[in-house]
Amino acid sequence: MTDLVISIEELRFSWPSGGEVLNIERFDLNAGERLFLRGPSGSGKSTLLGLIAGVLEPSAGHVNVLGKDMAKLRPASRDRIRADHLGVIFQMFNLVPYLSVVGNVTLPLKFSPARRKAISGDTDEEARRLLARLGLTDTALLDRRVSDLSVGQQQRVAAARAMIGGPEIVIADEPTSALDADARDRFIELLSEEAACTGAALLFVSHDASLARLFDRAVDLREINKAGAAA
Ligand SMILES: Nc1ncnc2c1ncn2[C@@H]1O[C@H](COP(=O)(O)OP(=O)(O)OP(=O)(O)O)[C@@H](O)[C@H]1O
Repeated sequence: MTDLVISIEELRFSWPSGGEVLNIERFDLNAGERLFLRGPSGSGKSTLLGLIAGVLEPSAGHVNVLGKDMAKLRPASRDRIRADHLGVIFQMFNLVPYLSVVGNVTLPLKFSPARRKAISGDTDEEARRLLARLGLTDTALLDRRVSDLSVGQQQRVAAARAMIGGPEIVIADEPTSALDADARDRFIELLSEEAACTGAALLFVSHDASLARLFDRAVDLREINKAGAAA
């Protein structure tokens, strides 16, 4: 058994239309670790996350998630790993505008019986509990459509959606850029605390080096990426 939830070896990736974006000899994420991955705009952070999530395929090398080489799996198995074991907070949140706050948070459970089973009680209750832990305490907001919420509130909804059902890996793609510094730090602290509670590893990606102090470990993508196209 390995303690690594993500293990990348000799990874190379080029977009069909351009030069090489990623050339990474090694990158690991340990179980339960809270890791900050820093890189300027255009350096390949979102591309790397796409490879980890199995929505992109490497040009060469291996991306192992929970010991499985994503490129060697059939698409249906990749989808299953993503649904059961990865919670993602997207840069633009990707919330479903016509669903309520609670409806958005419980959505992953519809695609993952394993995550549904991990919740012993009522799923709406669990969504409300998570939202409160992540700082969305105003219960009047919970039955509103997400499109009526502020950016900071939407971010909490996206985080609760990523964490519901306790996936082993939570990935956040620079979700804080729209917030002021205090709100951003507070959000990361809450996210970190919740990850520590569930035992999830947290991979947080941003261009903002000042956030590194909030994590167990920090990696600069430019230091591990040998691709010439890196910014
Ligand atoms: N679908 C695509 N097709 C072709 N090239 C792409 C595509 N998506 C991204 N790229 C290129 O790959 C490189 C890395 O982009 P990526 O979005 O991974 O960077 P990033 O570090 O996440 O940037 P940002 O912080 O601005 O989100 C850039 O040069 C970008 O232009």
